[in-house]
Amino acid sequence: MGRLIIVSNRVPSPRERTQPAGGLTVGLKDALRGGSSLWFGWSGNQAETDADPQPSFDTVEGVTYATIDLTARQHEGFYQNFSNGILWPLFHYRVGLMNYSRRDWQTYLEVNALFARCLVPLLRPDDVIWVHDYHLFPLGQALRDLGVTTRIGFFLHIPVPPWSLVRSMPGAELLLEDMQAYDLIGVQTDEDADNLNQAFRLNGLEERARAFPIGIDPYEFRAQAEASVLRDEAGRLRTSLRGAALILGVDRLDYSKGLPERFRGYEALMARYPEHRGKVTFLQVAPVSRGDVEEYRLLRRQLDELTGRINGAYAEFDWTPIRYITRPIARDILAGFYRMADVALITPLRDGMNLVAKEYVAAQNAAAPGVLVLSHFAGAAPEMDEAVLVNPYDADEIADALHQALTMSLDERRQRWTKLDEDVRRTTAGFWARDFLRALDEAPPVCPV
Ligand SMILES: O=P(O)(O)OC[C@H]1O[C@H](O[C@H]2O[C@H](CO)[C@@H](O)[C@H](O)[C@H]2O)[C@H](O)[C@@H](O)[C@@H]1O
Ligand SMILES: O=c1ccn([C@@H]2O[C@H](COP(=O)(O)OP(=O)(O)O)[C@@H](O)[C@H]2O)c(=O)[nH]1
Repeated sequence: MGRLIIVSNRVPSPRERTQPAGGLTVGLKDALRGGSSLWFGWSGNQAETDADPQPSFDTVEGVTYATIDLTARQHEGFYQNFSNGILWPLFHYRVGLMNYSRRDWQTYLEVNALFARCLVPLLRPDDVIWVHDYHLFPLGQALRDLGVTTRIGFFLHIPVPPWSLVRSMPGAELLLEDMQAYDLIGVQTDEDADNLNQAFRLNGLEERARAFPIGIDPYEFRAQAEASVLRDEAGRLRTSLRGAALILGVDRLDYSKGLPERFRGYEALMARYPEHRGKVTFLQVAPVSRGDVEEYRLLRRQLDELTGRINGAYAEFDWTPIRYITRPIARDILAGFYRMADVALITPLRDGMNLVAKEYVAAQNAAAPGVLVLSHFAGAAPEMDEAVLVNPYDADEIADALHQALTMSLDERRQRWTKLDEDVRRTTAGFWARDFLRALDEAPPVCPV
């Protein structure tokens, strides 16, 4: 049995406790536990010259992490501009935010070719390669161009809109053609698979997409949550609440997460259900993400302003309606906060999956679980219909859902949570990885031996 080679732009630093927040590394790390594998990607560091970088290696618990540096120019064109300024908004249905430039497209292709050149010398003939996410659409083809004939799978962590929208990006059909180098393409939901297969069909290409919804390691997360509620941080949060119910939001500070709309929903709760004033606290953890991209800086300013406005309007001298934190909190501490929260408020406008929704369920106390309020447009929603599902664009609907959650009987909370928890425990990260890799093994190979 060959090794599993994971390739993604973002690679977690294997030894640090507080990672840059993000579900891709969390899901994959949970999935990789116990196997022997190589994880290849960007180091997060800057290279000084354009010469091909030498990978750095670190092996922890059977996983070897091999990372390369990128120059400031490569990082800007490939990651900031093309991946996060063009592909990210487009695939989150926000074509108006797409900021296309041919130069960035060239840098994107250049860095994909660089990844391929640096990876090939590390490969063995029986390895299975699994490429992740939109930063690396053309990598499979770049590897094939260098003679790689082994199986290569691809998983897209973000949503896929209909072709009529994707095609607004110049060169979209070239990306689709490159994706034919993959033996199998995984996406998060059936809707994503339908949209991608439709795009292939309309371009005369083979349909290769199937849904494999990503999960977490719920057993480990529950154990962390149980341990974490006994820690100092959870104690401090509990004391500071002084008996108020806790509504919790946890998201990277990203316009796809629907944060301004969520804040307005909470504002509508304050306005329309005054009985909750002084009796609830909304804690939003929103670590700054992709801060070099203009759209993200604008969002941060907007949220600063909204928080100020809502707190200004409703705060009392001894109570603050919203607590808003833009620093990351370590995941094992967050686990305890999830367990303490009466309501998780997760309202993305579009999201590939949203692992926070699954983590919240896994962290609950079975005797008195909290309520998950979840957007219809999270990839997690089709699997989680026992959540209170909302349209994130409607502030009044969010307010009604929050009121429903805050006043829900213990019986109903238990009923809803039991079903949600069964699903989270069934569709784990390990299950997701095994399921995808089995399907990859069975898929008709692009390069038959
Ligand atoms: O690497 P960054 O630019 O800092 O961004 C963090 C990650 O964000 C995205 O995560 C996605 O994957 C999650 C797991 O499948 C999914 O739950 C979530 O809905 C997605 O948005 C991005 O796709 C990753 O590549 C980034 O590393
Ligand atoms: O301060 C934070 C905020 C988030 N997260 C973690 O980052 C991941 C976010 O994943 P999700 O799929 O919800 O969204 P993404 O950021 O990948 O779009 C989850 O595991 C969170 O627990 C974290 O560890 N610290």
